[in-house]
Amino acid sequence: MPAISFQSVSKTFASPRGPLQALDGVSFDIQQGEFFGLLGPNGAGKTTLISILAGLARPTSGKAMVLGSDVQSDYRQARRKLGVVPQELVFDPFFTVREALRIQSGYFGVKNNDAWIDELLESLGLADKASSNMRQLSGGMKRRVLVAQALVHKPPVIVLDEPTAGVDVELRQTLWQFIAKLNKQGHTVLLTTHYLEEAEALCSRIAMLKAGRVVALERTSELLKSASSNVLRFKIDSPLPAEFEGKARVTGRIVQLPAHDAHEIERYLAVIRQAGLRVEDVEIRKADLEDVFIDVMSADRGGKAVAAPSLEAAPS
Ligand SMILES: Nc1ncnc2c1ncn2[C@@H]1O[C@H](COP(=O)(O)OP(=O)(O)OP(=O)(O)O)[C@@H](O)[C@H]1O
Repeated sequence: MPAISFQSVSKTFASPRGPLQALDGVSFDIQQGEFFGLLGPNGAGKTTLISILAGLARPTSGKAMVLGSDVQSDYRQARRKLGVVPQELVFDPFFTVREALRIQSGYFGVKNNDAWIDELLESLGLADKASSNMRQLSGGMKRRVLVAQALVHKPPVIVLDEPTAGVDVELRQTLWQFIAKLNKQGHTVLLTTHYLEEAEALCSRIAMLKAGRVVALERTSELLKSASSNVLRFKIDSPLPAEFEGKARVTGRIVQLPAHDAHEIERYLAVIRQAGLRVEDVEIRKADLEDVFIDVMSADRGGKAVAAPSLEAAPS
C-alpha cells in the first residue's frame, strides 16, 4: 500500500477572471519509507495539492489517500497518519511552546506524551523555549514549533510545505538532520521546496508540477541528468542593475526579478546564445532570494523544453 496516493486530483478555484484550474488530473503514488520531493515554480499548485492531502481543501474531482485511508471519506483516520508542517506561521499567541504541543497531542487523542515532547524540543533546539509564549518567539523558532506540532502524534507520513523558505542555514541543517533521521527510522517524507539543491540532497524521487500538472516524475538522479530536465540553478547575491532589468523584460516572460547577479545571468545567456537558442525563449523564474531557476525553451523545436546548456562551458 502506498504511503500517499493522488488519483486524478483536479482543483478549480473561482476567481474574478473566471475559473482557475490550480490542479489538472494529478496522479502519482509515494511509497512507504520514501523521501519524496515536490518541486515547481510559484503558482504550480504545490500548496493546493498539500492542502487537499491534509483535508484543508476539497478536490473538484479525484482523491487523495494516506496509507489506504481516503482523506475525504475517512478524514480522521487519514489525518492521524499524517504530520503536516504548513507554510504559514499561524499560532495562538497566548500559549507557551509546551502548551501548544500538549494541545496538539490532545487533538490527536495522544495522552502522556511528555517524553516525546521533550525529545522533540531537544532535537529541534527548542528546549530552552518550552515555557516561552508563542508570541515571544522569532520566525525561525516558530517554524521549529510548527515542525514539532506536526510530529507530536508520531505520524508515519510527514509532509513539509516549503519548511526552509526564508530560514537561516543553521535551522535548515537542524531541520534536515532531524527529518532525515525520522526518514531512516521508516517515516515517509513528502517535501515541497524551491531549493533544487535541497531536493537533490534529500529526496530519492522528485515530481515536478507546472501549471497544475505533473511534468516530470523520476528518481532524482535520473531527473538531474535527463535531457528533458530543463531547469538550471545558480547562485545570485548582488542586485540586478537597472539596464539588465530592461533587457530582461524584452523577453516578456520573466515573472519576477529578485536580487540577481547580473554577471552570472549574462554569462549564462551567452551560453544559451552559443547553443543557438534565442534569448527571447529564456524564462527566469524567481525561486528564492538565493537561487534562480531558468527554463530554456526552443522555438525551433516547436516550443518544447530542451536541456539547459551547462554553465561550465561559459566564459567567466
Ligand atoms: N484559495 C484560493 N482561491 C483562488 N485561487 C487560489 C487559491 N489558492 C491557490 N489559488 C491559485 O491556485 C494556483 C496554485 O497555487 P498554489 O499556492 O497551490 O501554488 P504553489 O505551487 O504552492 O505556489 P508557491 O510556490 O508560490 O507557494 C495559483 O494560481 C493560486 O493563485
